[in-house]
Amino acid sequence: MKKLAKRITGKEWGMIVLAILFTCFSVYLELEVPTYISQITELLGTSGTQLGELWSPAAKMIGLSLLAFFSSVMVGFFAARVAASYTTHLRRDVFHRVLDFSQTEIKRFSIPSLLTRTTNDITQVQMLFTMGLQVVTRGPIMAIWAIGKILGKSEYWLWAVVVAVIVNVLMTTVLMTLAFPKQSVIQKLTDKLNSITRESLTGIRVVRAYNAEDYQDKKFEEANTEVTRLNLFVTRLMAIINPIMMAISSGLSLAIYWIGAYIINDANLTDRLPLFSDMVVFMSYAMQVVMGFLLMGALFIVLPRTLVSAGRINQVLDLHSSIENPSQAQTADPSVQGQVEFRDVTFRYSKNSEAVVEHVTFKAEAGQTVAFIGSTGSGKSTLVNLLPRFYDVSDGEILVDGVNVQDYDLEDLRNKVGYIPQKAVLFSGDVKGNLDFGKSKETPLSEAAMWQALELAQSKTFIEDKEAGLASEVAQGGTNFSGGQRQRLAIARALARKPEILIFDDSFSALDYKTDRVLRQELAEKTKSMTKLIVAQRISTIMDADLILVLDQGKVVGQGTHKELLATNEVYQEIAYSQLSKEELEHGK
Ligand SMILES: Nc1ncnc2c1ncn2[C@@H]1O[C@H](COP(=O)(O)OP(=O)(O)OP(=O)(O)O)[C@@H](O)[C@H]1O
Repeated sequence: MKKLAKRITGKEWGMIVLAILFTCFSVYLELEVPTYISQITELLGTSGTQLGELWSPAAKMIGLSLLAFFSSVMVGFFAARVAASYTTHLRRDVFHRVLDFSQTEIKRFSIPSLLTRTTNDITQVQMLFTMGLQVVTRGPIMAIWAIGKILGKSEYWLWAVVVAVIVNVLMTTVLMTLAFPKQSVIQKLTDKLNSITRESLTGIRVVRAYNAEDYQDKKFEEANTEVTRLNLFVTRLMAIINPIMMAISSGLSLAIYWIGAYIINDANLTDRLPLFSDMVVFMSYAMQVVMGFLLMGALFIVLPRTLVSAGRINQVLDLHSSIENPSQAQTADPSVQGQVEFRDVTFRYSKNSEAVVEHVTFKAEAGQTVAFIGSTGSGKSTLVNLLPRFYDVSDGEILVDGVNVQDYDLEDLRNKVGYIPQKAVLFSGDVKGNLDFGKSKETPLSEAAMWQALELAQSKTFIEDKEAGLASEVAQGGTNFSGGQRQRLAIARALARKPEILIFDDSFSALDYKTDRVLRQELAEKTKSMTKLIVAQRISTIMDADLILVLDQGKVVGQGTHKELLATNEVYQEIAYSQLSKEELEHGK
């Protein structure tokens, strides 16, 4: 919580102070009311009192109560403002931090957990703020002030209050101790629940096609039952707070009246009325003391879960991306654009795991095409993902235009690259927004540039056919487009940036053979200056590449042109002959 408190802005501190001042004011007013109760009681007990004499204390009492009500409204107003404002920037900070994370950090938390941390956990902090300022600050202020008022009154009455407070504190401590460990388990299980829901919804078609509803249901049910069980446990614990508090305050009233009855009984006749009045006032103050502790107890309903949430939010905020911007970024010689060199690159996903890319060395001059082929899991995607620094190499170095990628400012490096992932990702909005996506040296894109990119990516016709053209809607994940259309739009998005280097991570496999061929021809003609790194499954896609690297279990087992590899490399021959006939391979396709 301390770390989160440091994020409170000056303006928010101002509002917190105002909320506390209004709380003090309202407590002061409420504690003044019993004085008038006492006056009215004495007046009523005195024979010959006229009704008119009661008006003045009664009017003051009503006035004080109205002012106290107004102060409480102001406290609520400031509490809501602070809570909303604080959580808005906290959520923004968490979101920005998450966006900075590399794949390694995202994997460390998992996506569902990051979602829960950005939503549920922050809402929990917001609740503490609202409740804390409205209720919890009021509790101690009221308790301390009211204790001040009753000190010096009858010792027996005081003891009754002390016992009530001790029982109260003991009960809250026991409940807290029982509830706290369960809260962190509940948050973890909520992550799990989110993860199962997310998995089932994204894979809904597979779930249906395999009649796996019952299987997914069972997985969900197990997690759901566990969360429900723990939530019930905690809620039941919290539910007994109220009746116990009521029992404590009723018991205290009973004790005060009982003690009062003895005190008044033993007193002289003349002292009885003032004593009775004292008892009524003491009773009001004692109730305020108990109420003060009761309000503090309310904190303990929210606090355990909020502490767990705060810890989880801090874990995200404290973690810095393993892919960092260099303190002194370098820039490349502008005369070289698009040169890529891998020097003895080795990569492992975690320190102790096996290398998935081993000792890879190759060089692509500006405008050349380098292709990567190999069986599934041979490390092709991993290799190309190292260039835009989605991960950092474990050994060796990658140079772009003669500068190590780790020495570039990340934005500069990524401006040089047009990346088309294996699974095309489109964002909800419209086609325009997806093409003019992010920042690049071409931003903002003109419509003409967008159409040019679409034409090159063989997507012009299907966008033209849509009534809204560039303004056509794109659903979340691009689900209102076919797989091939999504892939072509993703290619158009990369081309529109006019990058120095294009990375196609198996982007051609979703295309039919004809589109694949036309697209490659167009790219060869119109993007001559761009260096292309192509991960592919089909030999036909990469036959014309200047350099082909054959990968097997992360190692380069062959390197050369199609002709050279076909003549000399066994692994390449195996892949090639499994796909095309000898004639097609020797004369190109
Ligand atoms: N995020 C990850 N964490 C840990 N291991 C991974 C991760 N991604 C991939 N791997 C492992 O790295 C190896 C290489 O995977 P990669 O995706 O690079 O292969 P690929 O040749 O591109 O395969 P495909 O052609 O099927 O896409 C595989 O053994 C895979 O299990």
